[in-house]
Parts: sequence; C-alpha cells; structure tokens
Amino acid sequence: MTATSCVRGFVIPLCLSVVAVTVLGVFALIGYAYQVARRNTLLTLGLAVSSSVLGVLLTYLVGQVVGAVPDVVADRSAAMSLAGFGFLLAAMLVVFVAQSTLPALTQVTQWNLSNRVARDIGVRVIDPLLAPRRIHHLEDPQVQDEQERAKGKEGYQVSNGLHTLPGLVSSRLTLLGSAVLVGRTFSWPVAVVLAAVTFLMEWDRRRVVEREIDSWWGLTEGQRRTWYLFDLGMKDAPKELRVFGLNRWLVERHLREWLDAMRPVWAARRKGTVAAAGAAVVHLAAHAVAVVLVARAALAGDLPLTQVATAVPAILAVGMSYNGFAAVQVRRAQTALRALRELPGFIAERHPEQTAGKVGGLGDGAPDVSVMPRECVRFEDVSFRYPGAAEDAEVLSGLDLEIRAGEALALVGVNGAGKSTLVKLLAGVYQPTSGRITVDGVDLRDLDLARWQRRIAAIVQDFLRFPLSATDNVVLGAVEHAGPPGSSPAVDPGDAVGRVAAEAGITDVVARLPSGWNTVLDKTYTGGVDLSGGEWQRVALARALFAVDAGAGVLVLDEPAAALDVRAEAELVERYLDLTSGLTSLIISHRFSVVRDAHRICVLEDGRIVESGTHEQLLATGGRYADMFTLQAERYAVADLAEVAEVAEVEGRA
Ligand SMILES: Nc1ncnc2c1ncn2[C@@H]1O[C@H](COP(=O)(O)OP(=O)(O)OP(=O)(O)O)[C@@H](O)[C@H]1O
Repeated sequence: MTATSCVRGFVIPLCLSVVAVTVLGVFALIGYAYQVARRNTLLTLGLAVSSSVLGVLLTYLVGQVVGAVPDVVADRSAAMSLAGFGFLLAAMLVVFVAQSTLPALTQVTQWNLSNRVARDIGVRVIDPLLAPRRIHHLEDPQVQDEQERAKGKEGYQVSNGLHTLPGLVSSRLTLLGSAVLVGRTFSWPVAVVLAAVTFLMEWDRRRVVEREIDSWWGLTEGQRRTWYLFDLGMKDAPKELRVFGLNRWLVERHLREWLDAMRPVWAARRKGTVAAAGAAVVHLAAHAVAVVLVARAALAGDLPLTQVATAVPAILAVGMSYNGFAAVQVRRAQTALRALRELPGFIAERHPEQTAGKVGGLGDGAPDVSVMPRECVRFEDVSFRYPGAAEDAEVLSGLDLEIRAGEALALVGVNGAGKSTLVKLLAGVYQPTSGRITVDGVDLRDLDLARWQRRIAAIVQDFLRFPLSATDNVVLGAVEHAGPPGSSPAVDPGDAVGRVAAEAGITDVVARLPSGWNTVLDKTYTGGVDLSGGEWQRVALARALFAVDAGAGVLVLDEPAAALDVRAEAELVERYLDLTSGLTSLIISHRFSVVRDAHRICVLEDGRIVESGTHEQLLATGGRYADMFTLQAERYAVADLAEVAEVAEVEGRA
C-alpha cells in the first residue's frame, strides 16, 4: 500500500471519525454552555483549540529549525539565508511564548464558565423541585434519584465536565495534529498504530477513573454517615457532644467510617493496577519502538534531520495526549445534562397532581381566592395516609370538620393524633387519600393552590430559622412585600414590621441586638447572634403576622407556645383573640391555657374529630377534653401547691 492510498483509505477516515465522535459527543454540552455563557464558551474553546494548534506548530517549527542548523552553520549553498533562519527561529520563539501563556488564560475563562454554569444548574435543579405547591414529589425516591443524576453526586457534574472539556478537545487535537506530523515526516502506519495505542491507554485510564468514582460515590450510606458525623461535631451538636464527653468517640467513629468507606475504593484501585500496568507497558513499548525506528532510518541516511527532529517530538506528543480523566468527566456531564433537561418533565409525568387545579384567577368568573374563605373550609369524610405508608397506616380516617370563616378554632389531641397532618392538608401540600376539602364549597384540588397558600400564614412546629437579618426573618412571611433579598429596609415602629414585632413581643429582643434589625440571627456570621428558643418562636410569630398584614386571611398556629416562658405564654393567651380577630384561625397546642379561649375546640382522636364545643361545653360534657384538661390542671395545681408550700416554709423560717 502506498503512503497516499494509506492516507486516503485509512488515516483520513480515522481522523474524521475521531473528530466527529469528539465533537458530536460533546455537542449538546457545548450547546448548553453556549446558551448559558456565550462569550466564555467561545473564548474557552477558542483558547483550547489555539493551544493544541500552537503545540503542533511548535513541534513542526522545532523540526525545521533543527534541520536547518547544519547547513546554516556550514554555510552550504543549499542553506537558507541567515535572515530566513532568523525569521524561523523568531517564529518558533513567538509560538513557544504564545503557547506557554495560553494555559493561564484558559484557566481563567474555564473558571468563569464553570461558575456561570454552576449557577445555572443550581437554578435548574432547585426550580422544578421547589416550584410545585405540593410536596409528594419530594418524598418520591425516583425523583430524588433523578435530581441526584441531574446534579451529579460529586458536585455539579455538568459544570465539572465543562471544566475538563477544553482539556479533552485540546488533547484530541494534539493527538490528531501530532499523528499527522508523524505520518507526514516518517510513516503513516506508525502514526496510526501510535494513535490506536494511545486511545487504548485512554480507554484503560477511563475505566480505572470511572471504577474509582463509582466505588467512592456509590457508597452513599458510608459516605453519608461520615459527613453526618463531621457535621455533628462542627455545627449540629458541639455543645451536647462536650456535655456527654463524646469528642474522642466522634473523632474515632468518623475515622472508622471514613476508612470503611474508602476500603472499596482502594480495592478497586488494586484490582485495576495489573491491567493499568499492562496498558502502560504496551503504550510505552509502542512509542519506544517508533523512536527506535526513526533513529534507525536516520542512521541509515533514509531520513533527513528535519524529519527526524519533527517526528521524535511528534511521537512523544501523541503518547502524552491521552486524557482519561477528562473523558470520564465529560461523559458523566453528558448523562447529567440529559437528566437535567428531563427533570421538570419527569416530575410532571410522575406527579400530575402538581399541575391540576387552577380556578381562582380574577376575571374568569371563578371565585376570588384572595378573599377566601368567605363562608368556611370544610373537611368532608377525609382520610389520609402518607405516600408510601402501609395501607392500614391511615393518619386521618373519615374526618369531618368545618372551620367557619372568622372563627378561632382550636385543635387538641395526643402526640401523633394527626393535628399537624391536618394543617398540611389544609395548606394543600398533601391531598386527601379519599374525601375532599372544600373552601366555600370549591374543592381545594380545583383551586389555584399558589394563591390559596398565600392566603395562609402559619407557624409550623419546625419553623425556619433563617441565617439572615432580623428584618429578613420577619418579612420573609410575605416575600412579595419584602423587597430584594438581603436589602433589609430600615424598620420604623409605625410600619408593618414594627407593628408585628410589637404584637409578637420581639421589639425589646431586637432592641438588644448589636445591630438591631440588621443583626444576622446566626452566630457563625460576623456580628451575628443566636436567639433563645422562645425568642425564635416569637420571631416566627412575627413572620406569620407579617403575612397576615400582607393579606393572608387564615392564620395557623401549630404549638405557638411550646418554647415560651410563663409570662410570654400568658401574654399570648391574653392577646390571642385580638391577634386572630377578623381572621379564620386554627391553633394547635398541648397547653390548654392557650386553647381555652378559642371560639371552638375540637378533639382529634383515632383520625377523626371526636368532640367539638367551647371550653365550658366540653368540660361540662366530661369527655376526652375534660379528662385531658383535668389531668393537666391537676398537675399544675399540684405544682402550684408545692410551690406555695415551699414559699410559706421559706417565709416561716425567715
Ligand atoms: N412525612 C411523613 N411521612 C410519614 N409519616 C408521617 C409524616 N409526618 C408525620 N407522619 C406520621 O403521621 C402521624 C401524625 O403525625 P402528626 O405530626 O400529624 O401528629 P401531631 O398530632 O401533630 O403530633 P404532635 O402532637 O406530636 O405534634 C404520626 O404517626 C407520624 O409518624
């Protein structure tokens, strides 16, 4: 086979297919990056291509310079002019300098691109998960897996892949360019064999890297435990750990879990060592043989110095151009990008209930949600069990309940009776398994859920403690009235924040903070402070009242006094009917002093309402409420008597 036919029949198709596979394979990735950060993408890829083109050009120029030296030195007639040689030398140096400066530039554009992409991925992953107004999808393991795939276990995978993509493009072009130089200056078959061996080496590296990543990131259980222990020591429970003297135990346990998690990684590494060594030997031998062949041809006088000086560095450049790590990262990024694009559709397909229900917009003849309920909210024969729970694990079972508009209703029941669950159903974050909830006669399923949820202001049991300023912690109750995030407007006692702060009893608390309303309520920030449990609870109350001020008409208070001291609880009890006046409200509390003033009290037991009436009526009935109230009152009475006796004794002694 002649060199020309070899080039036409084998080398050109091979080169074209390698380029096609590389470009087509990463086309979606590049397209995505271009969509997010057009200039950075073009710049990064342009620099990567330039870097490899300059590298190949440098190899070529080095060959030309070295080849010209003997003739120029001997001043032979065939020698190029001194000016020409100087020009060649200068060109080589310019290319060298340009190629040496490119990596620094590429790194900057690469980081910019990764940052822009990471920001975009964050939004693309979080948005479809947070946008739905219900939360079934968050408890769906398949949705969790899909979002994990979209995000990537080891950070944002698409961003990591794009970070390594320029390196992959560059090494592919270097490989092709250098192989062409080897072919042109020495031998096409040798060029093809070297390229093939280098691909083999890259394939082997890719396998090793992939296996290692899999064995590390696949260990979610061990890994989760390791990081859990780390967080426990650093931020979650530093005080409790010291009280129980668990510091050493934690360090040792963390180390043990980490070692357990790493062992399979090491095993995978050991397993791959023999194959990796084999591939490396084949790779090295092929390149060594190629260099020897060049040397032999040179010694035999069959290869001029210029070609020798070009072919040898080109052979070495081919050998160095495998990039298994980048190939793995890019491939993973492609999978992650697919999942990222499919995530919203995946959620919508698996949870069609999220998109159902839309009436309540103005001007469509539908009821105006922003003033509902005008009459009542009604639970009609409602049963509910949590998604994935066993058939017989019903929390609510055939529950009927009417909450009249403007009524202050209280709900009591033992732990686990389903009170908070009822609140979640009222807010529409879950749908009843059977039965229905209506607002002024309209099924909650048919209402515009987003608007209905804006009608509800709530303190839930596990209320949020934002690591933001005191102002933000209050105004986030009605984010549309809060201004841009982090702007923390000045607070005036007469404005809404000042008013709700006074109602919730936090004016003095905020006045004592080092930077007043601007103080960050998190000790880990400079100048930040933490509040006591009761103070936090009052901040949460202020947030709910801010939402009411902004237009919410249904106030839900789930255990609003759990962390309050006696005086704060008494104040809440005193103001409760004032705070809820004009609103439809639902209060849940185990403290009967808090609920006794409600217009109506309902007892939840065995998944349904078993008693309903005013405090006095329920006491007179002598049922469950009366039992629970009496039990609590007796305990208080005993405590009170003990305290009175103690005081009397102390006074007597005095
Ligand atoms: N997300 C969930 N998934 C599965 N089961 C849940 C979930 N949340 C609560 N449960 C279960 O539902 C039952 C009712 O819980 P809920 O929180 O509504 O009770 P509660 O009356 O508010 O209790 P408490 O007085 O202790 O606050 C409990 O048995 C609880 O384990």
